[in-house]
Amino acid sequence: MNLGKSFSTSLLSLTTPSLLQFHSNFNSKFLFLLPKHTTTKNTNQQQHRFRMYANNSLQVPDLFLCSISTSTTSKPPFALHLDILDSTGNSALWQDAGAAALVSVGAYCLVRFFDNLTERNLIKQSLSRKVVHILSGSLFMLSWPIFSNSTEARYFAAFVPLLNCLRLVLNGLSLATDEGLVKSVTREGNPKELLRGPLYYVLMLIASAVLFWRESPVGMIALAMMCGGDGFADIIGRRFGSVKIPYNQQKSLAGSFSMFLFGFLFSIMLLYYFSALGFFQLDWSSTVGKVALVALVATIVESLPTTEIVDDNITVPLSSMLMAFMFFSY
Ligand SMILES: C/C(=C\COP(=O)(O)O)CCC[C@H](C)CCC[C@H](C)CCCC(C)C
Ligand SMILES: Nc1ccn([C@@H]2O[C@H](COP(=O)(O)OP(=O)(O)O)[C@@H](O)[C@H]2O)c(=O)n1
Repeated sequence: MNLGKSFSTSLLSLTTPSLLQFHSNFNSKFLFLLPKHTTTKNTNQQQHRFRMYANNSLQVPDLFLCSISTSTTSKPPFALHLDILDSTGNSALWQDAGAAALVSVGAYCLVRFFDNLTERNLIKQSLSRKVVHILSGSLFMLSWPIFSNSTEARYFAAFVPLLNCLRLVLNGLSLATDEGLVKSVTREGNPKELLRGPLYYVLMLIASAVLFWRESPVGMIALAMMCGGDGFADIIGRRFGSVKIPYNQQKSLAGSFSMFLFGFLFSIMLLYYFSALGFFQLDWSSTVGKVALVALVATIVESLPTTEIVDDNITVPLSSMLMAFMFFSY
């Protein structure tokens, strides 16, 4: 698409005050406008600026900037001017690079912060690990809207867990020594632990960002089960897990209930966050039930005595991904 190309519309149908469906001469591409902001030029003329999303054959939406000037004196009563900024333009590249740098710094600071708390014995190492487990993936997903609408944005986002993957491998193989990292994300302070749970965790972050990104509920539901569900299952289960699961004496009913509850709650909160930002629309009457079913399956999978064979950070997100894909098929 040419940069900076502008054209006037041939047909404009107003469907709702904030949503205009617009049939253009772009081989019947449907364009959706969402209000960005309004500027007033003078008393009888206003300019309404919109972020326009082209939704053509389910491709990643292209970002368009356009303005509608309305007037009470001139004819016709309004004119639509579209300035098309190709979302893969330079501005998107710089935005994504900046966002990836910012999130990388955030990841480093998060681990350093909990290392400091552990160092000063303000928090137990096992709790530090779980809080980092809950916060890392959750904050990573919450950062996704700061990336651009370009098709490459998801790869810039995935660069952050990839960087941490490298960090975990180098330290896990003792090719580098980051005591803070080892202390804040391992159980017993053995660097080799980094090559299991934490490594699988960041690999799942990469897979969800690249395969599903923010246009689909599937990846974020899978990560919500891993971060929120599995994270709180450990914290609650260790503290209140006196009644064990009949088929797995290492885990408890309290832990499994927390797995279900927080996996469900984290998923609903994330789906609301991304749908409220306009990345997808959901039929909430069915979505709540579907998420509950995914959470139930994830809870059953997490409760199984399979940790010695395959880590929860693989089985929980993958089983959730499969179920969510069947229910949401995005
Ligand atoms: C402790 C972690 C996993 C262990 O899980 P489990 O074995 O206890 O079940 C999480 C490891 C996190 C990793 C070192 C850092 C990941 C950062 C993330 C990619 C980006 C976060 C960005 C945000 C803005 C803080
Ligand atoms: N469903 C669960 C999950 C964990 N837990 C408790 O949390 C501890 C760690 O759980 P886990 O082996 O899943 O730990 P990670 O592999 O997630 O680090 C278990 O040894 C239990 O004490 C529980 O009671 N019930």
